[in-house]
Amino acid sequence: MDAHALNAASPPLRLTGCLAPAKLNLFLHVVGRRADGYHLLQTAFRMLDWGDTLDFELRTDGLIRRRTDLDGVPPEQDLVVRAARLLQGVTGCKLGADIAVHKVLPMGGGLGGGSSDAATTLLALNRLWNTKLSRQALQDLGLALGADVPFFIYGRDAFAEGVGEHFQPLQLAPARYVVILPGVHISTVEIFSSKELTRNTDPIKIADFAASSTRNDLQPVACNRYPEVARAIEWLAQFAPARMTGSGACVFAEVASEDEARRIVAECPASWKAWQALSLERHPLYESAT
Ligand SMILES: C[C@@](CO)(OP(=O)(O)O)[C@H](O)COP(=O)(O)OP(=O)(O)OC[C@H]1O[C@@H](n2ccc(N)nc2=O)[C@H](O)[C@@H]1O
Ligand SMILES: Nc1ncnc2c1ncn2[C@@H]1O[C@H](COP(=O)(O)OP(=O)(O)O)[C@@H](O)[C@H]1O
Repeated sequence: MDAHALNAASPPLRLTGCLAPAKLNLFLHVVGRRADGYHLLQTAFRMLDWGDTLDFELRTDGLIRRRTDLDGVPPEQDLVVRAARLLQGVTGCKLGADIAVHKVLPMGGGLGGGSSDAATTLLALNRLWNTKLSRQALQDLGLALGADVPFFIYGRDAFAEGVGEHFQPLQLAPARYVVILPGVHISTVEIFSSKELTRNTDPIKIADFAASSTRNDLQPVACNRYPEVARAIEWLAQFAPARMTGSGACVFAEVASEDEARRIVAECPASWKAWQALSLERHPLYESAT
């Protein structure tokens, strides 16, 4: 082993089993629209202990290679590959990586899976390549990949504004959730570009969050276009207050115990999928940026 490898402070050669956690939007208000068409939001992001896992292995030839296939997403379009190239580009880093993505989160589910994969890639490679970008610099980079990416780099529950890139920390009690995927996938663009979407909800203050009556402004649009989402909300609402996350299609409810979660998951109609997950206080790669 050379001196470099013996130095405990030097970056590792590989990082395996890195979690790309799911997120829930506990509420989502559309409060306006920017000149470029992007929507101004207020949302509470909650991170879950459930998600995809990624493995990273250092390459010295500068190549970025995706080692796993992802249905319908060629490597050049994969947010993971794009994130790695972006980090290489801005830092001038000459190192590369082999990346394996073990997909668990449904695509187009409103759980932020692709964005979370990208955020985990930026955090993991920042460590593996020793590029030392700050958390804020990584968040800014991530925003170019998708509106949800900065949140995962921020790495803890947040009250978010702007297009979802301005954060204030949210102190939330630990909670358990049931998440249901009705048998549909929803395109974020379709929901945001719909005529019937309301875009003028009055802004709320973070201090009023707990006491305010909140909603997901994207939910009526999704329910109208995809009645299965409405059916899933209605079904889940028998057990606990239920709501859609992000632009759908997943819906969720907070439940009181693991037993209750198990019972709901077991009773879920066969044409849908159901999972349970706990809230996650910090992103496992939080320390990869400062
Ligand atoms: C709605 C949210 C809520 O957290 O989550 P998802 O349901 O997608 O998980 C996000 O704002 C989505 O984030 P993300 O999925 O990364 O979206 P992006 O790739 O950045 O944007 C896809 C498209 O949605 C529209 N878009 C997205 C975000 C935003 N604030 N306003 C928009 O109008 C734009 O047309 C954009 O081209
Ligand atoms: N690594 C990736 N994982 C998932 N989706 C990806 C990935 N790379 C690119 N995408 C694209 O991003 C889209 C949105 O996926 P995702 O972020 O999982 O859903 P959502 O934005 O609804 O939470 C997918 O339909 C897919 O075309």
